[in-house]
Amino acid sequence: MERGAALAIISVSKVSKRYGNELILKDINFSANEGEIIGLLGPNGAGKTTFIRLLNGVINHDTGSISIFGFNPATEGDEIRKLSGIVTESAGLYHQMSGRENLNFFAGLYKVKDKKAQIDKLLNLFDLEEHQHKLAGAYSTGMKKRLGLAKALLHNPKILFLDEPTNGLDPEGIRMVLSYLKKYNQETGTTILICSHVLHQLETICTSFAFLESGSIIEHAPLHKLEAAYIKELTITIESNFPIEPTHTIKGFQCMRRRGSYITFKLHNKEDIPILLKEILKSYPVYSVIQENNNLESIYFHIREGNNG
Ligand SMILES: Nc1ncnc2c1ncn2[C@@H]1O[C@H](COP(=O)(O)OP(=O)(O)OP(=O)(O)O)[C@@H](O)[C@H]1O
Repeated sequence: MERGAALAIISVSKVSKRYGNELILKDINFSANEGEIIGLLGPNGAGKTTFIRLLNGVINHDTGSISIFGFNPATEGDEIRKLSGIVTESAGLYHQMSGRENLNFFAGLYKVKDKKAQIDKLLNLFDLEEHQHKLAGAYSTGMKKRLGLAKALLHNPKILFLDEPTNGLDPEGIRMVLSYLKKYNQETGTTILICSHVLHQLETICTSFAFLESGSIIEHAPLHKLEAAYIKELTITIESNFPIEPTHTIKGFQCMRRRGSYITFKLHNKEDIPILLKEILKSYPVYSVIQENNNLESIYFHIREGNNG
């Protein structure tokens, strides 16, 4: 966990939280720098939502310290909420108001300048113009999610806390929301902490990943560092008519599996890939190459296995 403290805008030190007798978060250390998009990963019940609620000052921690832009969420939650946006499962919308009325109401609460222009922009961005006068209670899950995001962005927050922001969205909705979040982050430098179970969605937008397991953060690093630390062998599948059968080798690389023209090899590291390809390409074309075990999901399971013994 070598993460710089100099620009940290979220700084969490030895934080614990109990519900009754149950210790939900244990001695959490965590930091986030300005402009980062951090994926917070962990199985059901690991404590992700609890962690986000602590950071946002919705509930208080029992021990340790938390600083968000220098504010303590336990005592200065209002200051933090002025600077942050949060999207949770429920999104906190008023179902008896229309989409537009919801945004109008919260924009008033957050004292948003130039309310109308901001609301128009967000309704347009999240493709809700057509539905703006319908009651939010009659929105589909995906529309509620998008309205919740628009609400969270009304006051141009410096930090966004997102708990499963793509739940209930269709593939197009997921792509739209993730690409908008990335764009918003690049344009504004907003720090984003995002919980999700759908690891492949996070892979493309996060700058680092924190793994929460049974109330502890067991790893936090950028993807390339996680790859270097946890992926000790590469599995690649090549599409080619190259004649080789399982257990046979080429240049010392063993063929593990062959399914039609898809041939799978185990390699030691990335540098082996061009060596293998060069050898095959001497006599046969290669139509595709897929590296199978370097994705976030594989890394996630390596980390969990390591932690569970
Ligand atoms: N208000 C509460 N009172 C008592 N226990 C709670 C409360 N909120 C959460 N918990 C417990 O805290 C633990 C962590 O819950 P939390 O919702 O933070 O996990 P999570 O990682 O977000 O899970 P999921 O992925 O299922 O949303 C669970 O055991 C849960 O039952």
